[in-house]
Amino acid sequence: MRPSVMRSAAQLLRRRNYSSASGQQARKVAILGAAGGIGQPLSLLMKLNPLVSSLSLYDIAATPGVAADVSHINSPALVKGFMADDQLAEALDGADLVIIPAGVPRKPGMTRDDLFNINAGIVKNLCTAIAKYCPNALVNMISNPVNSTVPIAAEVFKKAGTYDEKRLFGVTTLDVVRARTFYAGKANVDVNTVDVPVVGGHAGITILPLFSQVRLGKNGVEEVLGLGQLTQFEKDGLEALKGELKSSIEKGVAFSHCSTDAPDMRFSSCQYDIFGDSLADTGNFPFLYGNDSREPALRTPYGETFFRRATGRFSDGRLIVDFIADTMGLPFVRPYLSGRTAEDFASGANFAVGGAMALGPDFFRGRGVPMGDRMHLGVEMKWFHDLLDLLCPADRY
Ligand SMILES: NC(=O)C1=CN([C@@H]2O[C@H](COP(=O)(O)OP(=O)(O)OC[C@H]3O[C@@H](n4cnc5c(N)ncnc54)[C@H](O)[C@@H]3O)[C@@H](O)[C@H]2O)C=CC1
Ligand SMILES: O=C([O-])CC(=O)C(=O)O
Repeated sequence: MRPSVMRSAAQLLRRRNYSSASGQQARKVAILGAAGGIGQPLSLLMKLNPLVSSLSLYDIAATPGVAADVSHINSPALVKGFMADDQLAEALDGADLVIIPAGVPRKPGMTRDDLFNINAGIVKNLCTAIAKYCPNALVNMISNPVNSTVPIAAEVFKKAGTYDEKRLFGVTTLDVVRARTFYAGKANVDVNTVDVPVVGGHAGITILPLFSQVRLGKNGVEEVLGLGQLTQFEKDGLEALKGELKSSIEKGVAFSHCSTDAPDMRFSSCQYDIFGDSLADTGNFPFLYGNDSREPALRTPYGETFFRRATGRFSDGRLIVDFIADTMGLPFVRPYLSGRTAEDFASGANFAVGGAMALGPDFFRGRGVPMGDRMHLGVEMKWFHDLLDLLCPADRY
């Protein structure tokens, strides 16, 4: 996977006749999702690429460490790490190439399409920022399902007036790499002498390697189809994939229109607030109780299946409130105790705290039940009123 993604990006830069000699044309590459399983090795390979003079590494978590490590490689590209929404503009500013491996990967048993609900919103937001801050950039989409995320990107760019079909790419090189390797293994020939065209998309039956075309030694889809040399098996495969590919494309197009044109349906510009206990706390707990290593929620395996670090959530991944946000196309709102300014709470706030009770300790003490000081809904409501004062002081009374 990694070399193929890298190769496709390098080819893109070369196709634009960029010079590879150091000290010549300055080229900025931004990687969105740079701290992930794909993002990290991709960042490393980009740092080694002599075509790149400036490398922006953006992620919602862990970018400073990744950027520091990558910057130590002794190659000319200048590396900078960016984290969180408010740094996205700077990360993208003036980028010539944006590569997007941001989002979630599938787990065993999942299809790429199962990632749609989460990754569609992520991709849409990132592409909206691309249209704004680097409208002329080449965009290389890795996030799955590629069959739908590329159409989402296309629609976002069309709406922004920046769409250019020659600048938007879904990364499917991996399918060609695999087809070449499998064919060479089966035919017992040197893999470097084999070229297998792959048509369709990048999921399930939409990936169609045309083994009958191997001897052509070309990857041009139009040329291959135009030659009419497909086997019956391949023709059947081609017919079978069309429906699925069409519906994946339509799903992406529909999502992008729904979430950008009808905010009342997708809630894309509303604020929401969360109250509760450990079932809903997305990170207030560490602010109240410090990074006490005895607290399970503050160390892995808590958080490892999604955020790759403990966030204070009492879960190995996301909580129900995170899933609801995803389904409604909303961002994750920040824990109240992690923010200070009105901008921090542009999407709302989460007041929930692990271990919080509905009733305060006084209620129990008044009834003879011994009770130490505990977090409770009353405190969360006080925080909520403090936030109202911050957001709209004049409107409150
Ligand atoms: N097209 C292809 O050939 C391939 C596509 N993929 C896809 O690439 C994506 C990433 O895979 P992995 O790196 O293995 O996952 P990962 O979970 O290791 O990394 C994803 C990264 O994206 C970050 N992220 C999440 N939301 C973000 C946002 N709004 N802005 C910026 N960064 C954000 C996460 O913090 C994480 O660091 C998946 O959707 C996967 O299916 C993976 C391999 C091949
Ligand atoms: O399989 C996945 O989920 C990631 C991917 O797209 C691939 O490896 O082709």
